[in-house]
Amino acid sequence: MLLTLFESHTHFFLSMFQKMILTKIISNTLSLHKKQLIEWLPAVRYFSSPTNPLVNVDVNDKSGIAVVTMNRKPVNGLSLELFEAMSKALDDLENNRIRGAILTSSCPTVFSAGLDLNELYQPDKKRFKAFWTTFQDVWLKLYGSSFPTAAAINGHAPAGGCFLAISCEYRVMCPDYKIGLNETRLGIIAPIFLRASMRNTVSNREAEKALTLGTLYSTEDALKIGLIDEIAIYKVKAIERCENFLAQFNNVSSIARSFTKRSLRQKDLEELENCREEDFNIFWSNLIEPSVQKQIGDYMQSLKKK
Ligand SMILES: CCCCCC/C=C\CC(=O)SCCNC(=O)CCNC(=O)[C@H](O)C(C)(C)COP(=O)(O)OP(=O)(O)OC[C@H]1O[C@@H](n2cnc3c(N)ncnc32)[C@H](O)[C@@H]1OP(=O)(O)O
Repeated sequence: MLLTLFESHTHFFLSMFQKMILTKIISNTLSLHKKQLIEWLPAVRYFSSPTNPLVNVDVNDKSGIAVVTMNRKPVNGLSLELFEAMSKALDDLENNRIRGAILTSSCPTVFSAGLDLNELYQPDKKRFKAFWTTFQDVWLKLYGSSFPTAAAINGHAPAGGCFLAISCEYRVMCPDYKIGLNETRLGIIAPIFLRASMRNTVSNREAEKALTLGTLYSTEDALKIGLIDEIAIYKVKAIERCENFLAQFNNVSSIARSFTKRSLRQKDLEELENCREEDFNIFWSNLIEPSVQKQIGDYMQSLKKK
């Protein structure tokens, strides 16, 4: 017991001491502001996240990798509450400087069915505004995270489900599922940030085809166009492959990696930052069009009749 206490305290103070020295050396060398620099220092402390029934965060103390599991049955429909839980989890991960995060689902055959259609059908403006703003927040935090990210896609990932996966840096998917951005098939226009993530994943030509046709790809076809990076036979293997991807960064300077990622994604992030209100207004006016509402209502009925 005493030995354990001694070890944990020694580790804590050593980490603090190492971090102070490191901060001093690098800030002197790069003339960076100390607070700015702390953001880029390698992670030294990990946490266990408080339990949230909608999003479970499990951090491996040894590897420093967090597995973030969406848990909203039956299909991880992205509701305001699920987005809020994800937004909070992403803040916690950022503040605790984990080494990487893997996004996955607790539903056996669905990664996420995309936006909860109940949020889109006959919406209340005030709630929809909160919903849309949190949706934007989640994208800004996930796409712009300082830590590396991967998605273990253990089931179908249509629309918003695909959006979550392509906001990550790497994707491993299980066979015999569907993934894609099928918004146009529902009569809705994919928002600016969703288009940006797609262009960042597949070629511009494939993105244009995929978005305008609203194609849902099989796992095998998704691999062919580069929408996913690997296929893994089942969820545990998919998580393992994601861990392997993230482990590659153990040999890369975390400062260099984060800055490089940020600089490559900066333009897309700023594009949304600069037009968040306008983005909301565009989607609100599209959404409340009677023809769009009818299409969404009919679509919900067709899902229920299955
Ligand atoms: C204009 C503003 C908006 C622009 C924003 C653009 C960005 C994103 C748009 C979206 O994400 S819209 C959502 C699009 N999602 C889909 O098209 C997927 C629909 N669902 C499916 O295709 C299937 O459910 C599935 C994911 C392939 C799973 O199939 P499975 O057979 O396993 O399950 P089901 O029986 O179909 O469903 C179970 C249960 O869940 C309900 N449900 C399914 N998807 C949704 C959803 N997205 N939102 C709410 N509810 C959903 C489905 O109706 C079933 O309900 P019950 O019959 O059990 O009551």
